Amino acid sequence: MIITVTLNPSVDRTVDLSQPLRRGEVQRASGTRQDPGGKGVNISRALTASGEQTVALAPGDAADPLFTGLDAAGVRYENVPLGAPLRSNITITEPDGTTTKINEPGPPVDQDTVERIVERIVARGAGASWLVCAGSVPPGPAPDIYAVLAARVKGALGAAAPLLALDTSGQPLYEALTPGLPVLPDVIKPNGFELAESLGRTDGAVFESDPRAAAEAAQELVARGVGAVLCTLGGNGAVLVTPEGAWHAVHEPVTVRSTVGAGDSALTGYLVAAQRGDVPSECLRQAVAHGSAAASLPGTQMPTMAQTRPDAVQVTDLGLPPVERGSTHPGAADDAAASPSRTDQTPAGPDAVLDLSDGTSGARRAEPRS
Ligand SMILES: O=P(O)(O)OC[C@@]1(O)O[C@H](CO)[C@@H](O)[C@@H]1O
Repeated sequence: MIITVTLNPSVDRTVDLSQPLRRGEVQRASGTRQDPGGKGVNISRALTASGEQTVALAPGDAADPLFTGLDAAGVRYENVPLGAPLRSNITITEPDGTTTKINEPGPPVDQDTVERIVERIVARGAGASWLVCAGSVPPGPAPDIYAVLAARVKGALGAAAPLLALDTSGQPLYEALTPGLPVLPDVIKPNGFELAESLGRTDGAVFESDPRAAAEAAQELVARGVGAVLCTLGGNGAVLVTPEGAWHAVHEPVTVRSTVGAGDSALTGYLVAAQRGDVPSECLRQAVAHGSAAASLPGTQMPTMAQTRPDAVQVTDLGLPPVERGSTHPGAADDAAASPSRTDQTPAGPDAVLDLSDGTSGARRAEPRS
């Protein structure tokens, strides 16, 4: 069983244009589709499509189109009523494959709602293999919400706590990777830009085109205590870095219909393979197979296992020396100074309070793909 948490879920509307987008003009769409969205929601959809047990936890009212969409797809979820409609995120696709995505900030999520989500994680967590926290932070929670949430779950469940997968960006990702935290993720899934951001660097474009540079940077996070870094690199495949080694994988070319949700699908592939006990390089193979399969489907559609082609993925050992997980002395690798907006705070412990006083929304930065 894999629990996903999406604090800022969405209804994803995809609008297809048969002509290039002309700003400032009225254009007619050649097609539209609507999918339940938000990163954790997508992961639960992809897990369900692959026959895996999952429950998606998210704020939102039962009648919201997000949940009627999940009902229709047979995806198990638990919603915590919000009293406000969820956001709609818009994707515009052009004939040459250009994708433009506009994400709303989402409705505010208050402390009580987050507390109720934590209660549900704790109630189900002992029987789960993974807890996946994914997506941006809506208005309300402080940017260290994922660090706090992880500490709370670990504090409540101890050794029975599920492994933690984190897929977020900007300040919430940065805060969750602070050296010295009692709980660091067992896997994170940044893209090249987010990997750079998480280290307080600005050279993400280099990582997107240079898998080895991305892997070397990811080793810094493993040395800090992160279990594995699965970094997706768009058309350049993905790298996986663990304490044991680093691998790069690429898929045979596919016709790309929509990259929205491809990263979520990639993390799903990794989790499914990790859960069945695959070695890291095979987990990476399944991740890239899942990501590419999603990219070849329209809208935010998630592939079934049968639609993935692990045989079309070439995996290469990058030959980097092993790194000891958590070998960096807490604080020694703290790039805090490099993050101008980083909040100064003590690491979140098991009794950490869900501080919602900072209304910062951890909106994902402008990104070429998700
Ligand atoms: O605004 P966030 O939370 O960063 O991302 C939300 C989102 O872009 O991510 C998914 C694709 O990964 C979409 O279903 C959804 O619209």
